Amino acid sequence: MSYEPKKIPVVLLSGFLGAGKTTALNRWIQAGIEPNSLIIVNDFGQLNIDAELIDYEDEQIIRLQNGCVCCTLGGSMAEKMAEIGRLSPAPSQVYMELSGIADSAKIVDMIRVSQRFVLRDNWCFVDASLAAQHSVDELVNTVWERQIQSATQLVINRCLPQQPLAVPLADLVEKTRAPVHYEMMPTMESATSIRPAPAIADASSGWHSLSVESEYGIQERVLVELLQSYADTLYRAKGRVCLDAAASKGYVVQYTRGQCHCSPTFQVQKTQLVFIGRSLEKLQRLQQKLQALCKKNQD
Ligand SMILES: Nc1nc2c(ncn2[C@@H]2O[C@H](COP(=O)(O)OP(=O)(O)OP(=O)(O)O)[C@@H](O)[C@H]2O)c(=O)[nH]1
Repeated sequence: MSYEPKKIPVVLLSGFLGAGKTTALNRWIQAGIEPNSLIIVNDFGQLNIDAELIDYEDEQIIRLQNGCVCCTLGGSMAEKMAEIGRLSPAPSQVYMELSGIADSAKIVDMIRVSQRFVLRDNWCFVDASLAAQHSVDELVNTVWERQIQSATQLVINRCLPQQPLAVPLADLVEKTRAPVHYEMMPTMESATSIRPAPAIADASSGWHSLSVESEYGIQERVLVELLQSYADTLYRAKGRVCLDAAASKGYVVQYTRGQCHCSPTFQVQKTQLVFIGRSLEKLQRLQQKLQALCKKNQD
């Protein structure tokens, strides 16, 4: 009689850039997840900032870098899944946070046909405040829609009281068979800086991601101003900025389309920033400016 190992349940966290995947995962971890769970974090770019921002025991997190777009499927993601399938003892559960521009529908399909894994849920997070912008941006819209359509649990956050959802999102919600969970925007949002995000220029080009690493940092106000000045190409920026290495003092920065949040931290040894946008040329200029500012603070 052949022995068939029990399938490993997989919980996916999907949704567009900055939609709230890492925040939710951290909340679940704090509330308590199954012992012997394995966490896979598939971030975009050369630095895996998300893995750094997840509060879980190190040896149980697998970091996949360059997790941009769908390279995740052919390359490192499929290989990692095969490796995880051979682990003994097998993890009790796998939590997989996908990159914000991953085609989650393809990953759902991959798990559904797998002999070793079973999809427990695909939680898709949606920032309602950006729905109108995402739906008119051709490059974003295809990814964003497919992410929502493949959800088995849909979380719509940053909803405004007494304000209906943007029509394209309301249409997707009407068609979904997934349970929908709404989370209101807190009345006093403590963003460091909020500006209406201009339309993304250079709509013809694809996604590009660049990063900056330095022993030195940049003052919060200067960084926020600089990121806001690239709002016509920048979708997302995040990372940690070191202001005082000896005291591990600095701040975490989170930028999503016009909104920038900075919060102090005491666990930062060096500056690591990653950003994703549309125009490679503009992103390279941003990268050079950031590097120059870090260098200036070193002198
Ligand atoms: N108001 C509000 N803000 C949120 C919510 N979820 C996340 N945020 C904020 O949105 C920003 C991005 O959140 P993340 O959890 O890092 O988003 P993400 O989907 O993991 O981002 P990527 O991995 O870069 O795609 C942070 O500043 C969070 O504090 C939410 O439910 N409500």
